[in-house]
Amino acid sequence: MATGALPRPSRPSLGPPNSALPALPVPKTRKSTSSSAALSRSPSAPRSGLRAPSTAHLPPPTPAPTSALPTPKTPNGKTLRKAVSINSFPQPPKGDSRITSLPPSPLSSGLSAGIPPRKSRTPTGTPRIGGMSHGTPSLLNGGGDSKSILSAANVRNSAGLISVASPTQSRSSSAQDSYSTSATTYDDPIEASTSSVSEKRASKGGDGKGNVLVSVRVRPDAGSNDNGRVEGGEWMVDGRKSLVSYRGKEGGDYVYDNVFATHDDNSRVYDHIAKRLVRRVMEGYHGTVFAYGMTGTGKTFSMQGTASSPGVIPLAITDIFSYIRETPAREFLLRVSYLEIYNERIHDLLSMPTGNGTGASGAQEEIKLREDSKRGVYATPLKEEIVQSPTQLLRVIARGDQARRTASTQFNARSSRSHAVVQIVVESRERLPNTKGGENKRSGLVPGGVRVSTLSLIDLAGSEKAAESKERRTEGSHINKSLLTLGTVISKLSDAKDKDGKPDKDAKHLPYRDSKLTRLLQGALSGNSLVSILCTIQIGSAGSAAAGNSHNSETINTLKFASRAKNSIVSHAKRAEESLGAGGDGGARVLLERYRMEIVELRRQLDTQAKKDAKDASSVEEEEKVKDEDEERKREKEAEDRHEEQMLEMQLARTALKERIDHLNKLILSSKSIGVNTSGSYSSLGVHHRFSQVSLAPSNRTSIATSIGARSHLERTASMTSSSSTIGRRSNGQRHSGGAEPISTEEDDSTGEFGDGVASLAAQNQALQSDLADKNRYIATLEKRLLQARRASSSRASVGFSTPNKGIMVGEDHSVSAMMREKDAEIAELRARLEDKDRMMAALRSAARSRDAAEGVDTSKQEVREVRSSLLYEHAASPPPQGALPDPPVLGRKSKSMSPGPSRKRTKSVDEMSRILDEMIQEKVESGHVVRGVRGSVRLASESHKPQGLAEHPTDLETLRESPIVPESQGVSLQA
Ligand SMILES: Nc1ncnc2c1ncn2[C@@H]1O[C@H](COP(=O)(O)OP(=O)(O)OP(=O)(O)O)[C@@H](O)[C@H]1O
Repeated sequence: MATGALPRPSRPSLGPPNSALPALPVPKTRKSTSSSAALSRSPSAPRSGLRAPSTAHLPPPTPAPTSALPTPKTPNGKTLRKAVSINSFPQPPKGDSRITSLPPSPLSSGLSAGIPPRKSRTPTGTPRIGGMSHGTPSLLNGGGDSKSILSAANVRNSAGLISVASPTQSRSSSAQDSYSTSATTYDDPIEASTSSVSEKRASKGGDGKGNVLVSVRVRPDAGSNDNGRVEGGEWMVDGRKSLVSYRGKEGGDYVYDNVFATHDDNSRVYDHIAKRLVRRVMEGYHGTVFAYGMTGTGKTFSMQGTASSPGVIPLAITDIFSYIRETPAREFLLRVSYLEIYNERIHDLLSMPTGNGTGASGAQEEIKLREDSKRGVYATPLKEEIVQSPTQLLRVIARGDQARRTASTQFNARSSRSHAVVQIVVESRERLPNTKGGENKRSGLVPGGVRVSTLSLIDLAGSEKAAESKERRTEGSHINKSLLTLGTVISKLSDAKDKDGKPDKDAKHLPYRDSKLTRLLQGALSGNSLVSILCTIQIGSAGSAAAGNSHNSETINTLKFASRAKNSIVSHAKRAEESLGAGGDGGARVLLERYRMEIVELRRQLDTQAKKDAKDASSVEEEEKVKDEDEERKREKEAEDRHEEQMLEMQLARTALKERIDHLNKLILSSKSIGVNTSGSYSSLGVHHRFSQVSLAPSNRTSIATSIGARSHLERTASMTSSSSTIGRRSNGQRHSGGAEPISTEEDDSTGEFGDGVASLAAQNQALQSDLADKNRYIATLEKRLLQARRASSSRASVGFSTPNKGIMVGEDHSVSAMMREKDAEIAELRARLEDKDRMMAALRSAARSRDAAEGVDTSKQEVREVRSSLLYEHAASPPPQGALPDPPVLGRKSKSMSPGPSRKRTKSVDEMSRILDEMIQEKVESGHVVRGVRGSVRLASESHKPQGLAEHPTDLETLRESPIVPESQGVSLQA
């Protein structure tokens, strides 16, 4: 249900006030002016000047039933309805299960002790003049509220919910011990007045139907007595009887719901006019409290109070938070706005700079009043601040107070020149039980909606008869006009009721729109909210008779206003409905709902995020672990693969090299064997032997380091037997060479390359060349492979440095590199030997030609051919048995078999020839043309001269052969 009568905030300010803590409400400094001084009457002032109440208006001396009260008449002769007794107001809704009858809190005794107990407020026996009610009860008069909270706590306890103790607390942080009561219970002095009150309450329903609560407060300077009776001349105030009597002209008795005498303090006033209403607001009703009265009569004092005596506003704030604290079953959100109506313009006191707000409104956006079906009439745009503590709320209001326009007037040094409206919006909803894990909150499922209620606390500007300054007069005219409109609306309200007493809402004649104030109060005046009106008056001498008459007239007008309000305004306020989601009152304005939804959403997001994070963390951890393991495995596997591959390559390379070396060794060995086993008339063994003596004596590989001639034979033989020695054809070569080679080479050697004459030599030469080419190709292939292997290993080595196995890799690569280098060296050496062989072969060829030229004997050639043929035949056809190694005398043996005579001669000549050759080689070595290797090999002095050397060497030998200075013996020996 919308309040309708009060301004609504535009946009809430979510943060607490940032400004420095303003001072708490302080009483206005009332400087004595001549006029006010005239108004102030010394307590010791004689009362003789006061007129006695008119007996015509005095109540009968004996109490009488209310119904029997005479119908009072107004000063103008109109009949006033009787004011209903406070005791006739209804009880709170019976439907509220929390209401039980419980003993009052002991704390309430403190309050009771401070407040004189009211034995009876029965207005019987006193004729009433004003404020006579038709007796409609009101929630605000109902008792039992003090018990409801206790009972509510009791119910919560029985429901197993959290029990909140009721702390003793000050009702205001600024109370300074001047006022103290229980926040949980309060002793309603009214409630305890008469039994008839309870009876009437019990008969009423649970809504807020009833009259407004109208109270009158008399400013203290009117004088007082101990029993609450104030007598100031024509005036008599009896607080106990809620009676104000005027015995002057147009006098009469005015009875209200509450009449506060001068000695009644703010706390008492609050307790009686607002405390219950505030509680109702917290329960979901809209409530309005406003102070009405002539300037300087104590409206602001009553609403704001002082530091030592807080007024309605701070005490209400204290009770609001007390209620929240003691109601754990619900959750609340409070927002506050503060506006003023000054010269018929609305200003936001929370958006204005502090200090006297005059002239500060220029920068402010104009605030207008709008109306809708749900919210009623509201001001917009208006700043709202969400508050979370009494102190914060008090600061906000104090800030607004500082911005409020005040000025010194004839009757008030700090007169409020505007109507000020504090509006506290209370949002509440049922708090969810602490379900396990808070599923409900997270799912957004809530048992009920948000209830929005509004408490409006209004300090009206004081009516003023006259003003000296133009500005004051302008203000006064606006003030007076709005107050007049208010009075008019209230007056007409009673005429605009339907048969049930409800205000006729369609009554277009109600002049709400005639002033901002009535427009703003439309909802409250039309009965949508609980209303409590405090009318302040000041009675007594006002100095001059004219001033006094004027003052009395104002006071009577105030009393009449109060009476009209009491009779006209009928509240049918209902508890605000709980709205769900964006529906209901305010829709999106319901911050509690919005915040709750936001919280639910954020919590959901948080949960999702947390779960995701946890999942991510675990999965990441898991993934990392798995990844690490995988990578580790992969690395290991790669390293292993690399290692295996490397090992394989190395093995292959090793095998290839070994095979090649074996092959070469075998070949060489074969050559040696040939040299050793060669027999026959012509053999290079002698030469070989001598060469071996010269060049290979220190070598442990004598089989390799055979004589040049033997080598030549070896190569030739190898080329003959395994025409091309490549790895691919190795099997054949091996087959032939495995044990048979020595014999065949031997045979070959024994046969001699020159055995078959020139044609054979050419063929063998070709074969040797071919074999040499094969070998070169093979070596090139090996070199290529080695190069590839080296590159691969070097690249892996570089990779291996970054891997955990880099040590292994590096070690392997080093070993491979070392091996490669070794193999390279061996290959180079082998190549050198091959070259040596070539050279020796060429030398032998040259020597043979020399011999042929020297001897010119065909028989020799024939022998040589025979030997060669025999050698070739044996080599190709029948390898000798294993172990049948030829020995040096083979040649001799073969020579023997052929021809002992020439054989010896040939042997001798061969020896000589060998010797000559040795000498020649030695000469070459000494001359630097030939270099002797460490293993006995002989090569040309410079590698760069190798091609030349190869060409030159035969030439040298040829030169030797053809040299004219060659002695006969040499020629003979060569021939031999
Ligand atoms: N009940 C009271 N007890 C003590 N002092 C009071 C009481 N009521 C009012 N006063 C004093 O009277 C002076 C005027 O009071 P206040 O300003 O509250 O009057 P007002 O009705 O608000 O006037 P205006 O309409 O001009 O603002 C203040 O100094 C205030 O302290």
